[in-house]
Amino acid sequence: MTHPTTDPTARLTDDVIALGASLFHRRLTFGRTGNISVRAGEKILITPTGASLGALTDLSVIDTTGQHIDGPKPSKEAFLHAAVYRARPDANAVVHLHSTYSVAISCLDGLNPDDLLPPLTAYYVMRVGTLPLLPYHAPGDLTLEPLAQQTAATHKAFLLANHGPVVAGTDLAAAADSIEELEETAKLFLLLSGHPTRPLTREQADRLRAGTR
Ligand SMILES: O=C(O)[C@@H](O)C(=O)COP(=O)(O)O
Ligand SMILES: [Zn+2]
Repeated sequence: MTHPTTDPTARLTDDVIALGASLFHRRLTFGRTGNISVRAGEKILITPTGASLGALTDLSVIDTTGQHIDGPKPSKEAFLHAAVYRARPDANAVVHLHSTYSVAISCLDGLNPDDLLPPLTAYYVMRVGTLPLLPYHAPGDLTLEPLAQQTAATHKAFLLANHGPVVAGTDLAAAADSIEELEETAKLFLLLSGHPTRPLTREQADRLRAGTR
């Protein structure tokens, strides 16, 4: 993508708008669901509350405590995004979606809440890793903040029960890659339900995580 401006904030805003449109038009989220943020120096740019990711025009500005600094009223999950940035100095982007298969997994009973999905493919292990479930809280419930921050310190992705995925990345493209991989793996998991399945072994997954193949 080419940018007519060299202003980093304007460039990041363009990137969030483009990513929101791409995710929305591929039905990875719908209606006015989901939110996207990106780190811009000391500040965070985040989608406004009540916005469709398919029709973003401008972004809100918050700080790393989640406080509103500038622009339209931020996403009600601003506190959650801020918690992830505090926990993960390497994270420069956070995406939350209501992608259908991931939401389905977030509603399933009987899965291991410390790691919901088996390592079905190498790409899932590399892009997502382990996937914990955070207990149900209503959207925007600030009491989720400490647990979200604690979980994000050791996991780039987690699932909000009966709600949807939250994924961090080193940049917007990495966060998008990971949340799309999570959605496809959730779909595979449900497609394979009832079929004898052979996920990667623990040794195979550990080698991928260690980068030794
Ligand atoms: O599920 C919700 O209500 C929020 O988590 C959400 O996805 C959209 O909320 P806003 O970002 O405040 O629009
Ligand atoms: Zn949501």
